[in-house]
Amino acid sequence: MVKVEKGPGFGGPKGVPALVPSRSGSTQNMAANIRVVVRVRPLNDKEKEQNNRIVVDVVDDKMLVFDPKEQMRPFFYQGVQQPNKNFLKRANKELKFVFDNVCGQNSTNRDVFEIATKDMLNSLMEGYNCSVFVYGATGAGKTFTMIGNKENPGITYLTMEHLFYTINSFEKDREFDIGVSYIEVYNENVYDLLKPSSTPLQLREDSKYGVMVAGLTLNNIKTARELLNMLENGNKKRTQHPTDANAESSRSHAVFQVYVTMRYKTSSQLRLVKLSMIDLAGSERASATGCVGERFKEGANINKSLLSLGNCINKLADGSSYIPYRDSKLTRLLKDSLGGNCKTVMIANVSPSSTSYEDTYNTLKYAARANKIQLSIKKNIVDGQMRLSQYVKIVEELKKKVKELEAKLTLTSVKNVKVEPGVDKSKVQECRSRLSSAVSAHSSLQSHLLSLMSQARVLALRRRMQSRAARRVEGFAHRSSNDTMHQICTEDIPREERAAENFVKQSVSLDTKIQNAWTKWNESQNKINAMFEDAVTNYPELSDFVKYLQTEIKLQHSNIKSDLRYKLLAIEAKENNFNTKYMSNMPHMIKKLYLTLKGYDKAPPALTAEYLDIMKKAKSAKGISWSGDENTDPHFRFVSNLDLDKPTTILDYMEDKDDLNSSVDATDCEDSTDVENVEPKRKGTPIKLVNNETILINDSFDSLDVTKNLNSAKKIKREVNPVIDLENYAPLDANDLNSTFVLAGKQEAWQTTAGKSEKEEPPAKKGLFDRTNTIQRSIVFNDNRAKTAKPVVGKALRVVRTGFGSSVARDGRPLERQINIQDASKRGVVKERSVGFKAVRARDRVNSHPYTRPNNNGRK
Ligand SMILES: Nc1ncnc2c1ncn2[C@@H]1O[C@H](COP(=O)(O)OP(=O)(O)OP(=O)(O)O)[C@@H](O)[C@H]1O
Repeated sequence: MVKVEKGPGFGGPKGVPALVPSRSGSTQNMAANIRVVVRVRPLNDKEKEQNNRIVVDVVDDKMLVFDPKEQMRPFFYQGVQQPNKNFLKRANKELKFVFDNVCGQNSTNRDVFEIATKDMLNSLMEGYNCSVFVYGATGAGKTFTMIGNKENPGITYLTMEHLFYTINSFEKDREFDIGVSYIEVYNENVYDLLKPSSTPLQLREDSKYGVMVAGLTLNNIKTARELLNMLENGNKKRTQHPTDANAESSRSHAVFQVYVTMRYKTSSQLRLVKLSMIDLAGSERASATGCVGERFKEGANINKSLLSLGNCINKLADGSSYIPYRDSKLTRLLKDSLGGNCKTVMIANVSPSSTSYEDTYNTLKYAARANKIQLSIKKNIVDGQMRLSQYVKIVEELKKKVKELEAKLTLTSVKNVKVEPGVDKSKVQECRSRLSSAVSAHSSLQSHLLSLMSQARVLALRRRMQSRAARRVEGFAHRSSNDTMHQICTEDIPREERAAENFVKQSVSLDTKIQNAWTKWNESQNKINAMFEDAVTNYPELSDFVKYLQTEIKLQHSNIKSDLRYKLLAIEAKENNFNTKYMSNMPHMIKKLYLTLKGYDKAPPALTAEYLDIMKKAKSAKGISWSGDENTDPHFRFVSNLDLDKPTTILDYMEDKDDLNSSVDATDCEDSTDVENVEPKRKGTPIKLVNNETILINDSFDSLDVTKNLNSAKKIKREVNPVIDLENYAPLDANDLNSTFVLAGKQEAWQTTAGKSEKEEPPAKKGLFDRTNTIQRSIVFNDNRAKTAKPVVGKALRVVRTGFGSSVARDGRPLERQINIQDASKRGVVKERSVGFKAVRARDRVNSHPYTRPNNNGRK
């Protein structure tokens, strides 16, 4: 804070110690104020000639005395020294001013730069806006301080030179872009000094960047030299006229601004900072400058703007809530620097000569007021393209790091194990290091296993999304004469089948890897558990360390689990976004269709009921669950859980009734009576058996009891014998009538082997085919003989209902639609029997359906 106080003088210039300008920055407690530096210029030739009194006494680098007491020549009367009293002389003010820095008459521009602006550049690099303005009476040395001359460059040049130097040192991790502008405010108009024009520019206020000058040219510069030339050219265009007080008096306020854009190479963080350097026109008394006419008008305008500046400074210093920035162009321009988000330095220039007594006094008072202004400043850091997901990622990573550090802390606390007296310390240490290396090996096994499991789960979720997408199209499918519709209805079928098969292939291959990794992990886990037990039994002092290692293993598990959840959530979120968009249009469309039908009186009561039902469901669907109940989405809970007890259960997860068995109404609109042509489930639906074998659904199936079927499958698998023994298979019950057995395994495809002896060759099969490495075959039963019929060979088996459509004919009788009938009366021999005509009719109808898949399962 500046203190203005009266006190005893210092006995004139002679008693003042030589001034050494301070190279330190501001004092710490003033950091938030406007920093004020006072510079006292040397006497000019005219002042020297006039032998004027010096009214500014610089005490040290922080204090000056204005109008100090003069040393009187001793006065003797009758040989006795009389008290110094000059009754004619005005009493000296003897005002002590303390500022952040005071630069005496011998200080150079470089000294001022070191004191006032050098440190500022550090703040600029940290993201703060900065500004410097020079204030003072005309001829006090403002332009000299700011611009200087070729021999003695001013602080603008020196600051820019240092800015380029600073930028060079930061260029390893940041990219910089520098633009400069140079304007003047003359007679309350703003002009561009770098691109002169007679039309004044307008000031605009931007909430982000503060006060801006509309239409201003920003010039890119690369070196301080370029700047010097630019300033020189700009200054030539600046309005200057000689006055009595200054032969080259600047009659305008000049504002030089540097816009620095810093982009961090490692992150997308962006910093936009502005450095403003303002050379104010001199405050003046008309009598001192001797101005009349145009010069007088200029002076009046200068004074008007400086008066507004003074008002703003006073209000800011008093902590007033309303600051009259809009009173003049100058205060509008300086709004940021005075009261905004900016680090500001004010350099007050004064002349030491008594001819400028009033001006100097006013300037010092001004400066003292400005020093009282408290600023609140913040860094200008802009979020450059940083997305929410990036933040989430960063937070997750940080959380992970914190956990790891916590674990490390635990480790350091258990590092120095206290050993009981009598226990061999080296043995304890040996056991400890054995445990450490075993756990580290186990961790890498666990990490490998968990990463494979994660891959399988991500794959499963993606597949789930894929099949959902396919079913969205299925929902629209119908027989249509419109080519585009027909194409959309049919083109996706082989694609979806291929996707399903690819998924199974990838899952099976991943499952094999998981199984292998799990076996190794399990062995290692057992070994480690045993080691832990031994260690705790033999060396109880290691129990803390064992606990720590156990926690570390769990921590690794939970870290990988959290990574997986993050990935899965991202996939789900994408799908949800799509669904929201997709679903939002649906009600309008349904309404339009319903109302159209109703308009033509073609909406049957059943349709109205269905429409009502959909409306009710839409009304009650809240979509948000507040309970946090994990049961709300068991699928997601399953897929995001890396349960080491069930490492390979992805295909079971895909065996999801909601997803795969939901009824699909592909009722043909053009023939709505053809209700039998209900689209069955996809081929290639994977079924994972408990023994880790996989079968694909060979054909469509409906809703037979899955558990029972799998049980039969297991039973048959268990009893499968390399030497085919049909009698050993469990008999099929009545539910298996009209059903297809699907057998799958990695055996070579058998061909019909008619004419060969049954001992040499496996039994002949028809309907046998090889597809994506998995042999599938169908053996179909259609009459009571099925009860005794047995599948011949296979690694896995599942009972599924055969074929397309309903098993009930229009007349209500069961359809016989089988082609191959296995006769198990003879061991290992399969006979074929033709099927009834109804079956053929049914199949023909299905084949002509636009939604029918190609019949590639080998049946005729
Ligand atoms: N520190 C200094 N050392 C040497 N000469 C100086 C110093 N300060 C100012 N001068 C000289 O004093 C004269 C007036 O200075 P300057 O033009 O900078 O004043 P000003 O405050 O900008 O005036 P105005 O407001 O009228 O433009 C110039 O000739 C300048 O060279």
